[in-house]
Amino acid sequence: MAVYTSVPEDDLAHFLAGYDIGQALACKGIAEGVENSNFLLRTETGPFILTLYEKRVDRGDLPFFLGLMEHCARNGIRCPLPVRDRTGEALGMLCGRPAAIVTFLDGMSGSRLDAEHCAEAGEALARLHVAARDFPVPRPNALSFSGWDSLAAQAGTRADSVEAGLSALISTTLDDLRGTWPDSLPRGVIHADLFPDNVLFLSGRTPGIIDFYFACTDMLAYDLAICINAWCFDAEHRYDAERGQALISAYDRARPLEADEIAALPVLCRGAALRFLLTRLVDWLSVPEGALVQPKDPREYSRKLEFHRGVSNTADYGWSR
Ligand SMILES: Nc1ncnc2c1ncn2[C@@H]1O[C@H](COP(=O)(O)OP(=O)(O)O)[C@@H](O)[C@H]1O
Ligand SMILES: N[C@@H](CCOP(=O)(O)O)C(=O)O
Repeated sequence: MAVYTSVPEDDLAHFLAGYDIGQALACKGIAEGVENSNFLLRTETGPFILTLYEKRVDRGDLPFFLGLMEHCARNGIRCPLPVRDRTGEALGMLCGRPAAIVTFLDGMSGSRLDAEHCAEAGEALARLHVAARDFPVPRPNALSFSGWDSLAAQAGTRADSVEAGLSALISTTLDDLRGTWPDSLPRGVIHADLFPDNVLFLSGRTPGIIDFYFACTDMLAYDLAICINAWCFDAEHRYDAERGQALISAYDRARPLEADEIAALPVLCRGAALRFLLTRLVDWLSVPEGALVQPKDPREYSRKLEFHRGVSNTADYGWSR
């Protein structure tokens, strides 16, 4: 459950009065997700998602996210559409938080992931990169390499209270990446959080993509590395080469990887694992009082990072062209 900000009935009624979607019939907090307060909103005209944006979403970035969703939908991606109010605005304020309503997307997140799910996710990621290629608005990635030192400093040595040796693993990885992090790979709009809970599968339809709230401009192959970490490890956090082969080859068929992207995958996977280790660790160490949220375990990503530290080339992921 992630609800940091509750929405009283009369505040919701006042908010909805500015829209043409009818009156609320139900509004229920949603269990999944950890970043924002999400509600399944049913009105007289159908189901929607109401999101109140919390600490990691800068209000100034919301036009980028909402505009990107509209751009991707126009370019063949099955994703939510922002609902505009009577003044044409997609973004409002509710209970002191920036808030938006988006269309409800049918589909289910894959609970027992297999190679087929991974292939669909790999293709969906590549199609998203191609569809967003001409989105005109840039957005720097605040959670890329340049942002990791400050996240590590926020956790500091408290990291070792979560797992022995974790602060040393973090500082050693940061030192290793400082000299090797790529800076000349193909760039574009990336989703940056395409985890299984953000892909909705529905028979006969392309996978639905939600949660564009980490989207930004960065290396496209870095987004692939984020997916390798999120989709290609089993419940015991062991790498599954069959899933990796399926995901990477499906991506490569839809957007062919360049030679230097292929060569950089191991270092990108280490960086991607560190990024989610750090954000999970900071959240794990600072759950706000009274928040209804189940923070995600950072140790899942220390395992993944340790795996990648032993990878010497991309063939170790089970894929080669
Ligand atoms: N447009 C949508 N259609 C259907 N379900 C959605 C939609 N947006 C969010 N959800 C549901 O809400 C959950 C949390 O949303 P998400 O955007 O992942 O959280 P957060 O805002 O914390 O990043 C998702 O896992 C999904 O189950
Ligand atoms: N996917 C991130 C956490 C953010 O998840 P969201 O669904 O709330 O955007 C992780 O697994 O660490």
